[in-house]
Amino acid sequence: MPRGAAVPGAAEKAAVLVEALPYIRRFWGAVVVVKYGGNALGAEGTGGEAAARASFAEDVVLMRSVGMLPVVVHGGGPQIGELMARLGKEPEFRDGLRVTDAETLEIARMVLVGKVNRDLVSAINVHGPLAVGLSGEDANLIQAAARDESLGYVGDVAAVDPTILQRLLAQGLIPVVATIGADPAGQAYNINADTVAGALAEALEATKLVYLTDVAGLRADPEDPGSVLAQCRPEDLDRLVAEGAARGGMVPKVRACAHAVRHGVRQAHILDGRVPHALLLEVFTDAGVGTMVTAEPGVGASGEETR
Ligand SMILES: Nc1ncnc2c1ncn2[C@@H]1O[C@H](COP(=O)(O)OP(=O)(O)O)[C@@H](O)[C@H]1O
Ligand SMILES: CC(=O)N[C@@H](CCC(=O)OP(=O)(O)O)C(=O)O
Repeated sequence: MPRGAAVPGAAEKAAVLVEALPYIRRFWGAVVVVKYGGNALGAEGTGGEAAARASFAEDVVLMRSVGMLPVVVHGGGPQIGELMARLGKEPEFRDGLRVTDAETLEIARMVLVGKVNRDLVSAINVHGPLAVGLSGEDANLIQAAARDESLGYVGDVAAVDPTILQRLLAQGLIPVVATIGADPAGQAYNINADTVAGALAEALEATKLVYLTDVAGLRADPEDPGSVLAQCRPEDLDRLVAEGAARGGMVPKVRACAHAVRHGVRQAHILDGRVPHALLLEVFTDAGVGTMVTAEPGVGASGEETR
């Protein structure tokens, strides 16, 4: 379009930018941990993995460009499952966690660190030299401990040393974290990505923790798509887990949101990452999208209106 020509929908476009202004001001310098789930990454309807990654990368780069400090934590459960199937291995889950023998650990590490992490880093770096990929093993970021003997090499987060992330953020970079951790002896562990995102958000004293998954938000009734909760408190999340209304892969997200909000993270969110630019819609619009968890609905930890 030539300069000076009328811009179609100019008033609406200007209104979107004006609506974003208070959020840009409020979140200047704020750490935002974004967990990108493997289901959102490769889901049907996103136009394929590459298109989903490109849209996600634009959102993260825009957030960084307006002064936020995004930290990306990614999953890759379905992608690990695909390689296991190609290698003739049958995945087994207990309480949403993948039973991980030595061979499965090797597969998970290859897929998460060697494939999913690299693909996300490349998608972000189309926009400039911004993203740095690392795993929890780098610079002792995530110290792991075996969760339960019966699960094999499934780890719990024993401790987080956020120094490497703080250094990268201070340099204006976007860390992209794969969720393999190591114990003090150097043994690697496969850790649920939802749990890691929560632990990193707490260690970094993040302002926001955002889960991008494959449902519109947390449902009061898991079978009813119309029951998505717009806002809730940590106590509501405890109840939903106890009643069995949050199940399977939703449980570690819900637990991590409740724990993070109780430990200093101002807002946690569960959104549909298959919706293009869901992240921007949450961060920069008054209505937001998906489910928001705060200590007190409607009010952030410092007393300001949250939306
Ligand atoms: N109460 C609930 N509200 C919404 N989704 C739920 C709920 N309970 C269980 N789920 C399931 O959790 C899934 C998301 O978790 P998961 O498959 O682990 O995704 P991700 O790859 O993003 O971590 C949803 O697709 C849905 O089937
Ligand atoms: C122990 C355990 O279950 N680890 C997960 C790690 C990846 C992950 O969490 O990926 P999503 O976020 O895509 O589910 C797994 O092996 O699938």
